[in-house]
Amino acid sequence: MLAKAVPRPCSGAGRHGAPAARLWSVGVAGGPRRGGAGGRLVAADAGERMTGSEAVPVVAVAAGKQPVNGSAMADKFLTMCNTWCINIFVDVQSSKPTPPTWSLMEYEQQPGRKPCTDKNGLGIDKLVTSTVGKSTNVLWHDCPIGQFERQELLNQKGCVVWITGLSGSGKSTLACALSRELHSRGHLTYILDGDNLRHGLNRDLCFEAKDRAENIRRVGEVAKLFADAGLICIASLISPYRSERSACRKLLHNSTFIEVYFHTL
Ligand SMILES: Nc1ncnc2c1ncn2[C@@H]1O[C@H](COP(=O)(O)OS(=O)(=O)O)[C@@H](OP(=O)(O)O)[C@H]1O
Ligand SMILES: Nc1ncnc2c1ncn2[C@@H]1O[C@H](COP(=O)(O)OP(=O)(O)O)[C@@H](O)[C@H]1O
Repeated sequence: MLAKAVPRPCSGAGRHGAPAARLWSVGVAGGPRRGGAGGRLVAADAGERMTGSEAVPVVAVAAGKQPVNGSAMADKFLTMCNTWCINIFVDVQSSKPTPPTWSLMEYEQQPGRKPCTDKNGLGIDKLVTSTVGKSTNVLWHDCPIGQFERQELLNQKGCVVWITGLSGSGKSTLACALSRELHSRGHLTYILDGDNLRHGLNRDLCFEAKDRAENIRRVGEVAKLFADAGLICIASLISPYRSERSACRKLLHNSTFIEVYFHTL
């Protein structure tokens, strides 16, 4: 996965060329490059994420103590699903290579970020709902076999575990460890990995803010379908913007969206 350190060509100006110091100039608590690339910036983002009125399950994954432990994570996750506890913490090893600096580009735009617009000045929310809004024949079809019936069949509760964090922080590794462990305990899971989805469903998207927002929106919708199917859907995306993560959370029933923040130091 460290091949990712080589930036991929992508249209749009100014993503790969900015000096590291500029990347760190916005919203960074500790100054350029202190504590390794990425950690300080993520910490700033975490402050934003974990304050306010988001009384929702958040799993904070702190760095520094032991290797990713899918088994411990699965234990805690299943406990959380049963009791609706709010916070759990899993310590993971931080002795990883530094994440590539280009992965921090998106944070440049985070504080005071303007809403995404298309060339006609439409907000992205209007864009994505416009088809149904104008149509008179797009109707919702229900079926007597619903989420409840599927969950009974699978003997589990459909939900979304949303792993967010910098590129290279260990999201995919954790997603895989959790999936493997839940699978071994008889739970049906499915991983939506940002990298993989950009080979197919999201291959038309780039890394500008509006494309990232659309990427996250699509994955949120797909994750919702998997949860509705009764699966434990593990989404692993950088998903740097709080507003987009919140929008995804709102797609799910209360407490069936569990946010995992991968905090690397
Ligand atoms: N700026 C830029 N340029 C080139 N490549 C990039 C860039 N940002 C991300 N990546 C790579 O894309 C992978 C998937 O990113 P995501 O879809 O999770 O990003 S986002 O949620 O839309 O922000 C992401 O995967 P991970 O490293 O697993 O996070 C990277 O491999
Ligand atoms: N807990 C860990 N300890 C050591 N190395 C790790 C750990 N988690 C992930 N890695 C390694 O770090 C690299 C990036 O991990 P990855 O899961 O691909 O991150 P992401 O999905 O966030 O980009 C990989 O080479 C992976 O093997």
